[in-house]
Amino acid sequence: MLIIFGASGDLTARKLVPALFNLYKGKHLPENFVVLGASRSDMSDEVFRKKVVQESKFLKEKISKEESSYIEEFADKLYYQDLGKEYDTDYSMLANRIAHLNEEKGCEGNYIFYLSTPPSLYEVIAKNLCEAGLTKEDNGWKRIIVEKPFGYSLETAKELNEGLHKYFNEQQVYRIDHYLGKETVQNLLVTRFSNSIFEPTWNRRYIHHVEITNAETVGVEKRGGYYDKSGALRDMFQSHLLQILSLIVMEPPINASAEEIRDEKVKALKSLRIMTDEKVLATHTMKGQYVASTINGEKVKGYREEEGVDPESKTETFAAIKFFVDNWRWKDVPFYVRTAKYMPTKVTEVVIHFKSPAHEVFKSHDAYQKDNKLIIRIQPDEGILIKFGVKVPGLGFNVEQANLDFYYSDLDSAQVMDAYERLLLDAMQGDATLYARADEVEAAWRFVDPILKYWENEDVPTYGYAAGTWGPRNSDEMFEGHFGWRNPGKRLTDETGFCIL
Ligand SMILES: NC(=O)C1=CN([C@@H]2O[C@H](COP(=O)(O)OP(=O)(O)OC[C@H]3O[C@@H](n4cnc5c(N)ncnc54)[C@H](OP(=O)(O)O)[C@@H]3O)[C@@H](O)[C@H]2O)C=CC1
Ligand SMILES: O=C1O[C@H](COP(=O)(O)O)[C@@H](O)[C@H](O)[C@H]1O
Repeated sequence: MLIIFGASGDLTARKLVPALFNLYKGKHLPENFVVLGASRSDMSDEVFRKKVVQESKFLKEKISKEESSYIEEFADKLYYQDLGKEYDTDYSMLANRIAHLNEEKGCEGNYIFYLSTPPSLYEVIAKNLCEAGLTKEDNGWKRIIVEKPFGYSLETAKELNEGLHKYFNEQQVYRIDHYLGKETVQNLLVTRFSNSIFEPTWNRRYIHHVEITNAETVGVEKRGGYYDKSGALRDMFQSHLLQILSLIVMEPPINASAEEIRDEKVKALKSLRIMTDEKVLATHTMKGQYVASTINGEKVKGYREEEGVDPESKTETFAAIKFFVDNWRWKDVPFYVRTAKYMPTKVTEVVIHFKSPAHEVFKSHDAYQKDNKLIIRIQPDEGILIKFGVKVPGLGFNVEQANLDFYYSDLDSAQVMDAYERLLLDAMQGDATLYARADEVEAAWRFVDPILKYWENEDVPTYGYAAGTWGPRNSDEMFEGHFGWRNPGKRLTDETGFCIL
């Protein structure tokens, strides 16, 4: 049984219910599977079913008759229990409802508690579940999934871990990071560790620098209140981007088990050089905020005009960090990571920039373009692109870049599972590989904390950038040499299928 706390909220309707529906449609759920929503709102099972089905994407798209009957069947598996006025209440009513549903449906006592509430409630809910006897594993396994943000700083993340560990052991805690559920993020591990052509060059001898970009084409939308207290560094960098980074940086695990993979990720995160020197922080970090502009003829509000945002806010909607990894493999290789709202294109990608050949025999027209790049495109157009030099046809030996590209969409059987689908299924199967462990989250905060502290300083500039552009104009300045951020265009495909990026 999956018990969702905060079931009246946005995430349940927009992400969790559609993911469960797809798992149901794909026959991944057991026959007697039950979802029990729980929150303070007063709703009957029927009202809850209608609400989530309406708010989820099922009814917004054209649906076939067959699909419509699936939806009805699926909706019958959804139930709702209101908790009364507060989450800090006696959960015996909830326990009775669970027992009743178990009996009625012939379920075993395997429960996942999904906490989709504000994080301030996580410990309270865990405590009440324990007091109601719902965490005992005598009649089946019990797992708890917690949403991000996991903490607000290293200190609060530690407190949260300690709080949860009073009622659940670490093997029962699943900290969700939906980027780990993305197919191409998982493919990072496979690309690195199942191909012998990449590993020999995956180090300081051949790699010049690594760049990670996460760009969104939207602003903070309806989440201004939350975002203004968080900012891009907490919202995206500490979690999703450092998770991606750990997969790039980590050493090969001895096997593919959750613990071995996560041990290596923790080691990778612990090897990030923590920035404490103000001079380093000033040149290696940059924060920006979008200002009003016009995109495709439409006026777009600046961040400070967004609902829920302080009109004098200095919260960053653009964050760019340069840093180093202190270990044998990566010594002196700069890593550049940026994330931002309201950029020209939605794209998340990792770019491995290889060094120039030791001795240049052939000339290239464009110095910046000439070096090999491996681009791991996480979204959209998931795939792997290799840029390599070829001879310009004709006289002489001039070099230009060509693409060797693989796109998931080109696979006949390409069925990319949504991140929440994959992660929910993994939690049901007890596979925590794609969930963040307590020490991973703490190691990520340990790196981010000094940057956040430095950014609280009034003297640190927040650079404005027009919504719809690639961020503050001076953001290339943190790069060494003639490099700068790679600002990819859309995938342009001509009739022959040739791609120009
Ligand atoms: N929405 C999204 O896209 C994403 C959300 N998340 C995380 O998922 C979790 C849920 O997000 P989302 O569904 O958007 O959040 P909502 O604000 O929609 O809240 C979820 C539910 O929690 C209960 N709740 C809200 N505020 C309070 C409060 N102050 N005290 C007690 N209960 C409250 C409400 O239920 P009721 O009043 O009925 O009890 C509400 O329906 C959060 O931790 C969020 O950070 C993470 C990534 C993306
Ligand atoms: O966790 C979050 O992620 C989304 C971006 O997710 P994506 O899967 O669409 O790339 C981001 O918009 C949001 O601010 C953040 O909280």
